[in-house]
Amino acid sequence: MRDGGKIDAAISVLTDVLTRHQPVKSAAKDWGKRARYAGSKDRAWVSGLVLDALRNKLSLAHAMGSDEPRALVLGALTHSWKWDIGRVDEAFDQEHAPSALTLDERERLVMAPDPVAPAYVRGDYPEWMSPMMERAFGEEAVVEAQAMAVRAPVDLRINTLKADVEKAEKALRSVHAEPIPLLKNGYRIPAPDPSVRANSVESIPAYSKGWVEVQDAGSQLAAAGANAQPGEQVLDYCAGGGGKSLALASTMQNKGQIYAYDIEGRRLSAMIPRLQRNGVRNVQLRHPQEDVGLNDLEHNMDLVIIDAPCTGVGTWRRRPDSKWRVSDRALQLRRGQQMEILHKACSFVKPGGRLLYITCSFLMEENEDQVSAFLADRSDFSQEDVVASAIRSGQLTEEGERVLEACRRPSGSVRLTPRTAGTDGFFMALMRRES
Ligand SMILES: C[S@@+](CC[C@H](N)C(=O)[O-])C[C@H]1O[C@@H](n2cnc3c(N)ncnc32)[C@H](O)[C@@H]1O
Repeated sequence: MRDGGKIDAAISVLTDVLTRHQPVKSAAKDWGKRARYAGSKDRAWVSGLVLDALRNKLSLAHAMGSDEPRALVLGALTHSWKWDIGRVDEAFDQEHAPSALTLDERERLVMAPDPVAPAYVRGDYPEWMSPMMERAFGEEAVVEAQAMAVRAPVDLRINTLKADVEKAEKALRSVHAEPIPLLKNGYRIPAPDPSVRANSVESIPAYSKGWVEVQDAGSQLAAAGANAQPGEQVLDYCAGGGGKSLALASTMQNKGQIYAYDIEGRRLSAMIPRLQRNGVRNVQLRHPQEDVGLNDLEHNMDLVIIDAPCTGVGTWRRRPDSKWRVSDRALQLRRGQQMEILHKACSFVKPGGRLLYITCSFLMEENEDQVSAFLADRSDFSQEDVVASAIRSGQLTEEGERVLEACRRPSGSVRLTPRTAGTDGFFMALMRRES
């Protein structure tokens, strides 16, 4: 496809995302079914442009004087993709392209960003979240949010059950992966440019052989915070697709037992091929529909991990469409679930055992507030320094230790953000049950 047709397609996909509240993935898939002539490269190009328009939706709308999909796509081409007007004109002249640029569009495309636009516009976050952004980040709300409005790299974790750094490093050259400065077993493929065809990591042998797993560095650091030891009894209470279970199995060297539980059994089923590919032998799935339940684990676990359901605002770099769907209602619903889960899951921790609470959110309402409220109810638990625990795991580089220290919150928990750690937004708090 030529650029003009792809730009027209991006406007149509973005219209579906904004008017029908469809995720980009499904709107792009629907378009792909209609446009059988589009190849995989065209589809990546179109989705990439839509995602970039959504990352900066408010600042682009402000610059263009319109929040129509056409204006946002035009703004993304010039502001994010750095196209000059000549290139836009050339594309708009082609068959199947949108109608030619208006005089007003032409003028707006070359205007500098407005430095006195409201903070939520400069930071591209929903206006209703302004008080929470200010509470979390104070005067740094705009710069923190701006770092969440850029494309994310693809982070990889070397699965030490099957490969070491040297072996994986060679196998990852074809995807131009580089070490993540924070983690001894982390590799990173720079953020893909949607206008350039790149090999997907899933297509390389090292992935199908289970030498590497795709996992954001923040998620890897959260798993390190658990400092799970070989031989321990661990409950992954919100195991979902198994990202944390897989990481823990690797550090536990397949020794001991991980019980992976999730309220949605079908999510656990998706973990089975991943466990096989990774050569993991110490994870036992506990489906919620099965009679056995979790009763036998009561007061027996060395470690319980709660990777809690949350608003997912920490993943805005990867899923910018979700940024505009999150609502106060959803936040309150998640808060209720988090508190219920904390109270249920803590009963599995044995005296002297650990409870690790994780979210992929930077909101204090889902993080510090929840931990404080839980500790106020449960005097048999006390908070520990999760940075020290992560350092003891031996998985961090010196740079990783330094960054985690800098991200430590006053209570001993950690908040990671794209700006402070170069990861997705994550929160982790470690608690211990009295002996
Ligand atoms: C953030 S995701 C987990 C991601 C997963 N740990 C990983 O690393 O890939 C949160 C999970 O919590 C599960 N969940 C929600 N409510 C729950 C509950 N009451 N009890 C157990 N799991 C729950 C969801 O089904 C979802 O899979």
